[in-house]
Amino acid sequence: MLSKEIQLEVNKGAMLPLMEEFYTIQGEGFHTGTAAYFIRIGGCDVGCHWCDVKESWNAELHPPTSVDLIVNNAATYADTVVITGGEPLTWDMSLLTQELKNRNLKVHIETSGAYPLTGTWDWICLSPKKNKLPTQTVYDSAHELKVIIYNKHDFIFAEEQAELVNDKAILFLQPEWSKKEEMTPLIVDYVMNNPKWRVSLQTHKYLNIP
Ligand SMILES: C[S@@+](CC[C@H](N)C(=O)[O-])C[C@H]1O[C@@H](n2cnc3c(N)ncnc32)[C@H](O)[C@@H]1O
Ligand SMILES: Nc1nc2[nH]cc(C(=O)O)c2c(=O)[nH]1
Ligand code: SF4
Ligand SMILES: [Mg+2]
Repeated sequence: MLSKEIQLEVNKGAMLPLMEEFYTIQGEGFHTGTAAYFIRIGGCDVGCHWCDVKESWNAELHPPTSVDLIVNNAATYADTVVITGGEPLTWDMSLLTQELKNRNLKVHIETSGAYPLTGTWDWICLSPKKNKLPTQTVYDSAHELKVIIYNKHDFIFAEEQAELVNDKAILFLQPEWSKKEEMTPLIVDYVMNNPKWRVSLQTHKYLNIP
């Protein structure tokens, strides 16, 4: 249990349950291959059975950390910061993104969109999940839509989500990691037949980097 004082700071978004921070190469989606400082915020109740960071789900396991401290660390690395989790939109992202923008950093988010959008973002990657569908604010603001393909039905889900996202969003299909041998060839065929889509791979896993 958090003290009342800390709980109030978390509610304001002045403290966030920080799981890890690391400087790496964006492995997925539109910005693949570019250097970025990743900030992983704990807490997610979406429950994807194939989630590759289940350790992030329980926010209580990750210490409430002041936004000032998070921002000071980030500012010493690249000019782009990626906020991920867990589900970052569980929390109020306004203060964190404001302070990162004050340091002239580009601020990106990886989100399922399950909660309404907070914060100011240079790039929003929406990866929708069937268990808890995105909120309208995130469909309207996303710059890319990245649908994870675990089975054949996910191509139908991807098309449904493409109808709901704003029409400027760039569309990606990404194989679920444990199914990649089976699904990647299907994605390749699908993209050749439906060229509004692009392929996204978790390239950091092939590169053996975080
Ligand atoms: C761990 S999530 C955290 C951010 C947010 N909760 C979300 O789902 O977008 C980061 C990205 O990894 C993707 N991802 C998670 N597990 C994966 C897996 N096993 N294979 C492929 N992509 C995965 C998610 O869909 C999301 O795009
Ligand atoms: N290198 C690298 N790229 C990523 N793109 C999205 C990630 C995430 O977990 O949100 C991720 C990650 O964990 N590592
Ligand atoms: S929404 Fe993101 S963090 Fe949450 S379970 Fe799904 S992939 Fe994992
Ligand atoms: Mg990841």
